[in-house]
Amino acid sequence: MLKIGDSLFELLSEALGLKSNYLKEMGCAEGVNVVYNYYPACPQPELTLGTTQHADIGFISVLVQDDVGGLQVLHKDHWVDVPPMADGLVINIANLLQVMSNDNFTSVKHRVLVKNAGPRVSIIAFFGVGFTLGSRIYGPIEELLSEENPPRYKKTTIQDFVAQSYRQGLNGISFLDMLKLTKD
Ligand SMILES: O=C(O)CCC(=O)C(=O)O
Ligand SMILES: [Fe+2]
Repeated sequence: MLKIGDSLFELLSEALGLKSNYLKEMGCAEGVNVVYNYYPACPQPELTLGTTQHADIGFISVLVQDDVGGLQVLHKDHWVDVPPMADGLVINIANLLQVMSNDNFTSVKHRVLVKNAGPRVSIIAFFGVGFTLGSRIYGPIEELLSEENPPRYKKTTIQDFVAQSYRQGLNGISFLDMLKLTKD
């Protein structure tokens, strides 16, 4: 998983016009929190959700889902199915990378429906949540800023970012919005 992270952060650095090891040098690929989700089959799936809508907190999330399905992403105000793909990985941009990219990348809102079929299992590697970078300060990357592109967010530590984001819960005003310096 850490090797996949290395490659992804190289590609993401290049996509931002930065040298390929830029995000790795900022510690983005240094650690992962791996979470297993178990969704039992639901007799009345229309009455509930497996996971309510949210964007992930850290840099990126790498997700594997089994063939039951149910993951959806919000695209142009519509929920779009992310169909299970054998051996396929889903890569989600998370909120802190949106901050660092100064909105060049946008974190993806997603949710999980439950089904009659199941159980469903997913495995997610969260890069940037709950490891040793806690006190390091992150904000919009200096190289991406100019007079025409001023910083759109305040700086924060990962510790604060994660703690405040969890405090917010899955709904309500996100900590991302609280860090915003500019109004859209
Ligand atoms: O189970 C899934 O496919 C996604 C769960 C999720 O979004 C999360 O744990 O952050
Ligand atoms: Fe998520």
